[in-house]
Amino acid sequence: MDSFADPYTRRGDDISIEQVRENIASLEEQHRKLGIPLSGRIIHVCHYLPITATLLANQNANGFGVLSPPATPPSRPTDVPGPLSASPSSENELSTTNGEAASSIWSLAPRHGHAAMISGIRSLSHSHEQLIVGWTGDIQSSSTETTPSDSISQKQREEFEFALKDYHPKESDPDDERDRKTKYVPVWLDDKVAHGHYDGYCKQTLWPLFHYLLWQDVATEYASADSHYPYYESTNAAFARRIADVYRPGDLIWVHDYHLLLVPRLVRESILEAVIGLFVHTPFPSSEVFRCLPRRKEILDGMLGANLVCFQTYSYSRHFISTCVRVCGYETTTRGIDVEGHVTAVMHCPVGIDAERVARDITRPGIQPKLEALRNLYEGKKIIVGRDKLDVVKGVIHKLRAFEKLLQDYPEWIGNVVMIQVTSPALTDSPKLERMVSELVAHINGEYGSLDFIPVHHYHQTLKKDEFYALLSVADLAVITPLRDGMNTTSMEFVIAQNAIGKNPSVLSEFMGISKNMEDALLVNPWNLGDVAAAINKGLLMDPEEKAARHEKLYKVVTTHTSHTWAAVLVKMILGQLGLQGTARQTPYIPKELLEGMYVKAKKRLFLFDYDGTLAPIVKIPSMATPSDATLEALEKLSMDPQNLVYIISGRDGAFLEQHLGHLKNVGFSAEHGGFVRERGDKQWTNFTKNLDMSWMAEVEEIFRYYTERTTGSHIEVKKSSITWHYRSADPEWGQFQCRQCQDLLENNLAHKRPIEVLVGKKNLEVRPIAVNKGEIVKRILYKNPDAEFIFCAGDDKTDEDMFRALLLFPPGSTKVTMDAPISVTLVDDPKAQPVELAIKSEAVFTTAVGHSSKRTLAVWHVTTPGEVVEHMLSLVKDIPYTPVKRETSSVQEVVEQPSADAAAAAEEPTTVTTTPIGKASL
Ligand SMILES: O=P(O)(O)OC[C@H]1O[C@H](O[C@H]2O[C@H](CO)[C@@H](O)[C@H](O)[C@H]2O)[C@H](O)[C@@H](O)[C@@H]1O
Repeated sequence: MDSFADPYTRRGDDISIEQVRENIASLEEQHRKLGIPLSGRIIHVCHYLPITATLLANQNANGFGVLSPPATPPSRPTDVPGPLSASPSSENELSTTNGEAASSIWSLAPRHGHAAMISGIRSLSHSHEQLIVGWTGDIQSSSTETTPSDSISQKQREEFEFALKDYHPKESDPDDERDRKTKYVPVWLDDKVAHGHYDGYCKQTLWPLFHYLLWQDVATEYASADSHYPYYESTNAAFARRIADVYRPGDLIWVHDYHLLLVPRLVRESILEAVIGLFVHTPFPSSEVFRCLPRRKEILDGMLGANLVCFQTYSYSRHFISTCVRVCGYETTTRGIDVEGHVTAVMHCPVGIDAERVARDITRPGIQPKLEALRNLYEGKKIIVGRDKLDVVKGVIHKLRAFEKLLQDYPEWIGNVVMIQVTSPALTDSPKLERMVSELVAHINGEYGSLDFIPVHHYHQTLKKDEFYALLSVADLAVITPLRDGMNTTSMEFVIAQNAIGKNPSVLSEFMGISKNMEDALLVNPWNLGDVAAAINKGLLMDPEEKAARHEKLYKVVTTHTSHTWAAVLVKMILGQLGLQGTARQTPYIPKELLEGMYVKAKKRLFLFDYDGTLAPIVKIPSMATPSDATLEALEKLSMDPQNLVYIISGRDGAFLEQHLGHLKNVGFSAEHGGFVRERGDKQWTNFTKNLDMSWMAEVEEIFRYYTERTTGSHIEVKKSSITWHYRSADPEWGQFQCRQCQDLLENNLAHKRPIEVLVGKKNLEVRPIAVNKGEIVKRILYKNPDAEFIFCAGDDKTDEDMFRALLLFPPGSTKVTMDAPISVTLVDDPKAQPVELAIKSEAVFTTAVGHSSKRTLAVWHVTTPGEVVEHMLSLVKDIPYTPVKRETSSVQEVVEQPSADAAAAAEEPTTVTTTPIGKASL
């Protein structure tokens, strides 16, 4: 799968931003030449707008604005840094008055946080028009309170949106036309929903899970991992609606992060052809952890609505793929994860920082005095710095313990090294964690400090940017050792901060996304305190040459893998998906009225149905895939009409078809992918394989046995002239791996010597004689019924594509179709048979794929499920009265199958299932 490739490297060389941008331009040109629409716009969907909003004045009773500037800056929740300045003189403020009807004044300011993502997004403005869709965040009022969202009138919302039109972030150049291309699209959320979504489901359920913390470890009073899901769902739905409001054909949509995992699917439901990428900024845990999530399937299906899901690292993408396979049973192909034919590519591309900007900021005049003050304060001592959110996953406790271990194992550092640890408040910080940190700091200082030496200096506060950069610059060593972190930008900022001066090293946790790119840092397992202490010691003692050599490599990584390259690579990746899959051709949903209109007009009609996955949903145990009452009703009613000819053309053997459908007297059958036919009203089967060399069956069975022995839960289904190896109940990854090995063996060692074809089915591998296939049966039926004026043919898997191919009747420009007599083994009985002219018109041929609209198929139409096939059929025959036919008990030996996956896992013996033909039927 593509996700194995490092998106930055091309033949091992680093790829520059200029090259990526050239690639984008040429891909866009190629797509446009192929007629793929591209609007030149990118819609970025982020949880928050990168802007905070303060409502400075509210409408009074008379409709006149009342301006009441804040006495103090508006308050802000601890997780959401507020405006740089909310005062009316702020350079970022934009007030709106609306003539005499002025009713509100909005002050807009940049929202802090997610700097890498936002700078990446903004960097795309040089070539694309950009829209950022995001929640407004809590609306600040002129007092210290926030304004409840439901008290903001429609008019005020409109005024806010009007104000957004002229908003330019402080950091962008207001004269720069490029930035004017960014539009901000607010999502308005009810307070309860917004906080249930973020503080609830995001922070209490998904965040811990994605960082390998199951919920009982986080908050004991927490009710259930599911309790805030409705808020998550409705917030995601509000985002999807807002995207649909602003969407134009040809837009590219990038959805960001774990707050919005349902959005891709919700958007896909309303905009079938949308091109959607999803970037997950957090880690993605192993399937063993993810499977604990009560809403696991909903979340995965939500993500899989995207054309491309991208993660920070290869391991996160690997975990995601394996979770989709294990939790949902989806299969992977070389193009991605296949959900009923919709393929989602999975890739990885790490976010970087805006290296140029950080380098610029670090030289700001305010920093030097702060740096010198720090240096003087700790003169003669080495300075270790750490700056983390006070969140369990950031590993502050572990870090402090490792520092204590340093002082124990290397006592020469006592009195000679200080650790400056800054913790900023996090939404999930608990008083318990804060207390633990304080106690540990007090313990270390008590144990190793003296009147003139305090080993740990802990500050629990949000640092100003200048202070932060001064701290990074003055440090002799950075220790950044989270237990899990999606990426971690502080480690990259440290490299830039150290470029001008010490080129000092950093000790980094191997559990952060960035560590794979920062192999020249001192990488540690934060749980191994002794190793962390040793790495700190090594870093503090490192000689200048080694420091410089390591720094040079790290500096190259940080300055080439920037937020700008990241954003450009994302655009390149999504463009690379265009034309590969459903983005180019979406199979439209079957038009009910046309179907019914054509049906009514036709004097003779053919119905050609596949069985598994078309008339019956796929189930775990093949013998349990029995037809529903609705399916039987539809088949019975359709086949009762003398104008209709109904066939079931299946890979199943005759015994199964007879057992479950044999009582339908007017239905014709073909079994084993065209190997056998039983015409309607007949009891006898015609065996098209009887003169064929079938000696390969034993060889194939032997190979299948070999794989069954190695694949617990798999089994063999031996039919009359075909043989199937099933692995649906096996471990999904191992099963698929073994299937590919087995397919390889069959195709490369047997298929060229034997008259066979190897078919990859739904969690199965089938082998049948090459001389028969479902398409040949369709041709035979058509040849025998040239006067048919309507054809409905439905199927769900690759073997059914042979039927659709056989029905591609109209070569371009032709209106009349002449059909030669089929010359295969399914030949009509008369070998001298002459060509026939068909009565059918192309618009009356309804080839219908069951599955996703973006599934690759030759069918003209699609429906999504077998239930929908049946519904459409029932609606064609709604006027026919129906009395269910009593099903006869069959004498067929019950097909014995493997039990469920777990039970199957216990089975040791490989299983071969042999079915026997029914009573008098001779196959
Ligand atoms: O041509 P079809 O009628 O679609 O039959 C194809 C194969 O279907 C059966 O296997 C598949 O369906 C099972 C029941 O849902 C499922 O458990 C299995 O994993 C699928 O591969 C059947 O057992 C095969 O003999 C057919 O060839």
